[in-house]
Amino acid sequence: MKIGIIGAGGVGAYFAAALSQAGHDVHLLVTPRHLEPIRDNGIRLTTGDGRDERIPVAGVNTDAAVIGQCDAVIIACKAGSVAEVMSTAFPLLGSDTPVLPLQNGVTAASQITAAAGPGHAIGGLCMIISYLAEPGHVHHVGGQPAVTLGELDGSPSARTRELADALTSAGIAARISRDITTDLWRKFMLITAYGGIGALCRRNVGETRSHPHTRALVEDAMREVADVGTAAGANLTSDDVDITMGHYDAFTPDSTASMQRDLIAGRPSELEEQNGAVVRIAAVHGVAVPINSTIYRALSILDTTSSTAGAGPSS
Ligand SMILES: NC(=O)C1=CN([C@@H]2O[C@H](COP(=O)(O)OP(=O)(O)OC[C@H]3O[C@@H](n4cnc5c(N)ncnc54)[C@H](OP(=O)(O)O)[C@@H]3O)[C@@H](O)[C@H]2O)C=CC1
Ligand SMILES: CC(C)(CO)C(=O)C(=O)O
Repeated sequence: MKIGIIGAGGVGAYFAAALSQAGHDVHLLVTPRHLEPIRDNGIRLTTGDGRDERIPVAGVNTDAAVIGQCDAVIIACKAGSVAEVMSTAFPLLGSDTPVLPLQNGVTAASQITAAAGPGHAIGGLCMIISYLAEPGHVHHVGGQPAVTLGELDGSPSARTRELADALTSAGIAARISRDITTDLWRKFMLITAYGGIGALCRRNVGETRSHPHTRALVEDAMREVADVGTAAGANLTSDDVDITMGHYDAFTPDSTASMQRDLIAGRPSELEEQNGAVVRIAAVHGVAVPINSTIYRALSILDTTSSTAGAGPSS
């Protein structure tokens, strides 16, 4: 498949390397700082289990017009950049090209549709722990990378099947969902709750789940997000909080969420698209989310992406 990947960070560079290694015709659309390293040396992939290899990709460019139409496009920027990225992506799209977002959060597909019109956005999420060591060098920390994807209306389609087969051929566990919107909300419950509380306490999963108060806070925050998701149309049941707490319990104890790591390191984070989005969507549906609102407002001071970061107390 000719696959366009936008963004060569922790996720994009990993997926580009894995899909290229499986023989796919992968073209990266990147910001300028990634161009030379990838064009000259391919992608260097190091893994937690000791692999260290350089994998060439078919193409890397800063101009989508040079890449041209693709059979599928994967969006691998941060959630806050999806709208901007899509405004440059049109040359990658044929009339039926699926666009698969892998962002955390629940807003990427609607932003793709707003930019590209109907018929392109499918729903998607990924499970992976990877980060960019430097442009062109991605580190996959461990675990089996996995993607869940599906048409937004739940219908089976040849294009999601082809994309899932391509991902599978690259060693990525791909699952086609008949209700991707609900799956997105399930992951959203998990990351906003443990990432938000973990960032507030500056503690990893092993610590927040072992302390009765922080464990209860994570569970209550999750329940708020489930209520918002249900109000927004996701098909969540009362079991979903228990199941999601099970995922929280299954993480290795030293795990942290990516938003939490970004906030603590002073990097731009996805706070706006995670707990911030919970607060905004809750307001639309009239759902009370006091814990998420507290997480969002308290962490805003650390968020270098936010216009209110570091604003200090008003007089
Ligand atoms: N990394 C992980 O382990 C996981 C990440 N996710 C989600 O995946 C998404 C991506 O995360 P991650 O890869 O870690 O983030 P990174 O910040 O590592 O990568 C995002 C990349 O997008 C690039 N980018 C931004 N704007 C553009 C543009 N206009 N054109 C081309 N490239 C652009 C950035 O360029 P530049 O380098 O110049 O800023 C950056 O390299 C996030 O939503 C995250 O929550 C989900 C599961 C796990
Ligand atoms: C839950 C996890 C680690 C899964 O990939 C993630 O998405 C994140 O930390 O943001």
